[in-house]
Amino acid sequence: TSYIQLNQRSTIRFASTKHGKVLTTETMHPLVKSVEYAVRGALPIRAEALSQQLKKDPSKLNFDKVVFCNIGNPQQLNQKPITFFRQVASLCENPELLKTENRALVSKLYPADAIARAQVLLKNIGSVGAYSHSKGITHIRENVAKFIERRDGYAADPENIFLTQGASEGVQKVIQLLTQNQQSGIMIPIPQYPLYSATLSLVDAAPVPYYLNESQAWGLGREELQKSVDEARKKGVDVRALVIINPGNPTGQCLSEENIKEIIQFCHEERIVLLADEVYQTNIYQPERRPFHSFKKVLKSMGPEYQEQELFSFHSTSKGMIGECGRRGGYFECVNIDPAIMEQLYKISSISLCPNVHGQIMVDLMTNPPVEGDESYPQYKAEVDAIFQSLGRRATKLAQCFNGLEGVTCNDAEGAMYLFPQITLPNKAIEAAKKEGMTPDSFYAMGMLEATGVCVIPGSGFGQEPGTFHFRSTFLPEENLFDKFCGSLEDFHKSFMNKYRD
Ligand SMILES: Cc1ncc(COP(=O)(O)O)c(CN[C@@H]2CONC2=O)c1O
Repeated sequence: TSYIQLNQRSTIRFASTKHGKVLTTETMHPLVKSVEYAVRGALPIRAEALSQQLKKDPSKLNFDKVVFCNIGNPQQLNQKPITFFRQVASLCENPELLKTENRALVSKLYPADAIARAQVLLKNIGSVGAYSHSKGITHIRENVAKFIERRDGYAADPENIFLTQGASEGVQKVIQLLTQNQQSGIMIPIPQYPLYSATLSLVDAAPVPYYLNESQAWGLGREELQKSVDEARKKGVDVRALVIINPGNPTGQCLSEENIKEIIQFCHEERIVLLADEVYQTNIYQPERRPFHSFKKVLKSMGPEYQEQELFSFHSTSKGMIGECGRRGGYFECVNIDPAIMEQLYKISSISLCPNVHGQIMVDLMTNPPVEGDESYPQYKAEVDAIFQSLGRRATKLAQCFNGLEGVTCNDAEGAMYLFPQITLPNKAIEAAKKEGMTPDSFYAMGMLEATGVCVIPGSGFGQEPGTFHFRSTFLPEENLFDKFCGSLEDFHKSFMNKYRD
């Protein structure tokens, strides 16, 4: 709850009765009570229950495993970690292995460049068990700055970089700072990744929706942004920031350099802070959408009048080809941010002392992996390329599967890890959903889970054009199981549509 304004004078009074719990859903913080986060909502909760049931009594279920397609969690679906990263991490975890007396034995198991990397890291970290600097270990922030400079071709200052517990923590800190009162408005895409709507509700700020255009491959035009900000400001909302997720989640679209320029111009003219969520920057499968254009790079390439534009850029170790979600590694870079705000960011970062050191080590490895000529480079490159190509094949295959279903249309995933198909449901299904007190897409998704064990998230959890229904699925199930996975979805869809045919 540290992200909720605890200084808010609460009108809540703990129940004065002598019996029963003091803390109840009636006496708890109302903003916590009302917040929703669909990626781990009703569907995954039911999926977990089915997963437990499978262990105890599989006979009663129509499937032999639950496939968690609700969350971009590659290693949960058996994606292998990058060998070099785990070699370095394990050496940092157990410095005894680096002692000279163990060198002969350890060198049989670990390549010299992994040993050398662990030594450098530990020289700059001390122990992975110690608190670090609240912004993150300076050496690692320096390496992140070098990564950004190599990627963009423009200088980056390690002092403008905060390492975080995944990108989530960075997003929450920045949105908390941006929110002054209930009129503070933050523009978010619809459909959006619900970290944003959930964080806004926890800080009692105003979400200002702008719609991505499904018929234009989830494109975003300036006119939509202008319409959104004008409508909000007319209602008295103090619109102060714009969230862009690029590549998109749940929609997978990748912005062109031209489009990014247009968005920066919009923010500059409307005096809006830019939050660029770029956690999927290496997950770009469509060649015409590569290379990745960061908002930092495009901003720096624009004229002097734009060089005061305020920008926060977010990155994470949870995505890409590494999928080290559980380590909670991430960072954000602050561009043109008021130095007094930088101090405030440092202050709230110090409240939680520091991001976990293993997550910081993973950020160092993600942003500075083995390079050509390093002993581990051939294996590193082979592992990353294999994962990248497999993700691309699975994205295409699942989109083809969805587009082959009656009443379903699905844009290709240009990037990221998800597909967001639109489903046209028969009225009988919509009626049946209403009887169950469920949204139609939740009713469909729950039917899919109960029939196939596949857990997806209804589109209502991300927001969608009124009157349309979607669901979001990852394309992460293992490639060797993919045909069976797609087949089970096709079978379920056919039976569902036949059952509820008007
Ligand atoms: C766009 C976006 N931003 C930030 C995050 C937060 O990531 P970390 O905190 O792990 O760095 C996610 C995670 N993706 C969620 C988690 O898995 N599926 C999702 O939609 C994300 O998709």
